[in-house]
Amino acid sequence: MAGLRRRKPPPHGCDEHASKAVDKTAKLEVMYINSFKGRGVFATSHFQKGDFVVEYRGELIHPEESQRRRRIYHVSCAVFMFDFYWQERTWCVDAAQEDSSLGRLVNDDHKHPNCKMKKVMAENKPHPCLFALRDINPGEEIIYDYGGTDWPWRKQVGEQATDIESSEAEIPSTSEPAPQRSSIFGTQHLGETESYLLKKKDGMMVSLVNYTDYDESHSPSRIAIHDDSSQAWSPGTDIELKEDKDIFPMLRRTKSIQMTSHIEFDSDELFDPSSADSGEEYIPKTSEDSSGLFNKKLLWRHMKICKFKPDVPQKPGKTRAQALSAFAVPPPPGVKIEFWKLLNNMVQDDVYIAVKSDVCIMEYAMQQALDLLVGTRQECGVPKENIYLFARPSAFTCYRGSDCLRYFAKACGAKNPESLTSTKLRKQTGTLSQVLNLTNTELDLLADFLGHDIRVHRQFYRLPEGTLQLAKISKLLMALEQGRLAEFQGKTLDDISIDPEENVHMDSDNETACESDSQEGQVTSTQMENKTRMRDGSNTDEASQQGPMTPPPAAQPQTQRRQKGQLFRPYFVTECSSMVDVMFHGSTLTYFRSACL
Ligand SMILES: C[S@@+](CC[C@H](N)C(=O)[O-])C[C@H]1O[C@@H](n2cnc3c(N)ncnc32)[C@H](O)[C@@H]1O
Repeated sequence: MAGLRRRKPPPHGCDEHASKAVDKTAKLEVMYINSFKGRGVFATSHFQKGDFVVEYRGELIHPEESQRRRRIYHVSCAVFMFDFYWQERTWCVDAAQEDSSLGRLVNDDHKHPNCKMKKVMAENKPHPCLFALRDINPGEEIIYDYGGTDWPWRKQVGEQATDIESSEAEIPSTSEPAPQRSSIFGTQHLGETESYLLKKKDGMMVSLVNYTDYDESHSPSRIAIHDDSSQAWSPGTDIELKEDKDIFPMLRRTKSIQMTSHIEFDSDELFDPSSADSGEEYIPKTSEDSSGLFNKKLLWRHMKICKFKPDVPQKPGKTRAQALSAFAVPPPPGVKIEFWKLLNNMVQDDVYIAVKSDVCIMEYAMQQALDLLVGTRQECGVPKENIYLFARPSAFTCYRGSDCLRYFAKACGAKNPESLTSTKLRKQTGTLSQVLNLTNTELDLLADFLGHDIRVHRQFYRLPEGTLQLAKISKLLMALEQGRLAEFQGKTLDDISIDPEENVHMDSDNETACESDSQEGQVTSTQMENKTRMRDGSNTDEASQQGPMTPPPAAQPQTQRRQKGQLFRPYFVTECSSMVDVMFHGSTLTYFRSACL
């Protein structure tokens, strides 16, 4: 009969899937594509043109509720809201909630979609479902046209995805060209024709979109929604998004997505998007809220009036009050109350912070010593112009730590006072610190304390890394030789510690491997000589004759032997390690090199 339209029966299987709220998991799978697109849905089996593919499942909500949610949703959630016309009203399927449904994860492609959204009625409710526009092969991504013209990724894909995709492992995707980006959300209509007609409603602007990472020229600032009169239907309550441990971090990296894990619906202080430009309507609960909801321009405008902005000038007297309260507690042990009070009145600068956090440097005895130092300056001939506390007499300079060390090295009657220098002290401390397996932070602190940068510390004052490894291997070999290898079972080299105080129990059989301290000295110098000669090239022939496997001279026959059971201590000393280092890193390498040339 003319004029009568017959409703087509729903395609096979789709009403069943819709009413049971299940997906064709046997024919579809979700895969992560890249940080730009996030996840996508892929066919694992063949779909014929016209086949039902997947339902866009979620919570069906009426327009008012949809509008309310859009106001409070972050854009990352808002993109999961699917608006459509039905019975002359605009409805929305809100799929913001992370569940296992597949429809919500189907991506947009307005140029070469392989699916189309259609409405299927099941149990008297409309269900947006995707149908194949053509045959779809296994491995192809399911894509459909979201509608609208202004989706951000459609433009961004040209600018950014190329980089991302070239740098990331791709999973199979469609051969379709990338869409262009724009920023307005189109509303899709499910009419009686079963097709979604795409329609943009002018002037129905809405919530702010924060594409924080976009530059402003690309930032979409609004999302179009409808303000049709409402018809109550399953209004939403709080939605708790399930954290998908694997996927969410990836999505957070996606420029267009910033996931929020909890969405509140009950806030009375909602931002009215229709008058967004003033920046005054939305009052965030905290300053952090502010930064999450505005694009750059609006955020800047808003921050001018935001009462939570962090740089609110401090009220006069606040600092003073803080200072007083900081010292309201009794002084630490050994600190006089007078001094503690004095600290209260100090200007709160860096000196104050240093003194306060290290009050022990100002103990009473020390204070007395400083008084003495200052009180006797004139008597000692320190010019008035000398600004230093540890001032030198008749000079404008101060005493340096190294000078003091040198002076006292001589004064104390040390055998080799010239060896007691600040540089060597640093080196020794640095070396021992390495042997002690200090953490990096502790090493930093130590370097700081020794007055140099950690890089300088590592480069000049610490034992070369190889030496420590060598010491560990030596320890291991010694244990092997002594039948104690079981002690190291399951350990890595890192697990083996080298203790400078370690006593190594030597059997007489093993003594040949060790020498007395004096012997070590001889060997070291011999080695050094060899090394120098070889560097000079004066003894290259000899070196090459020895061959690569020739043991270094350190293994020459021993003249002095330790008594059985005598303790060899210290097992690991700087000299010994330098010697080992010279042997293995210097001579052996030279042997190898000269043998190869
Ligand atoms: C409904 S979700 C689709 C599932 C999404 N890919 C995910 O992993 O959650 C829509 C979001 O997917 C991304 N998206 C969809 N189509 C895209 C496309 N063609 N290019 C880049 N991103 C796209 C956008 O970030 C968009 O906000």
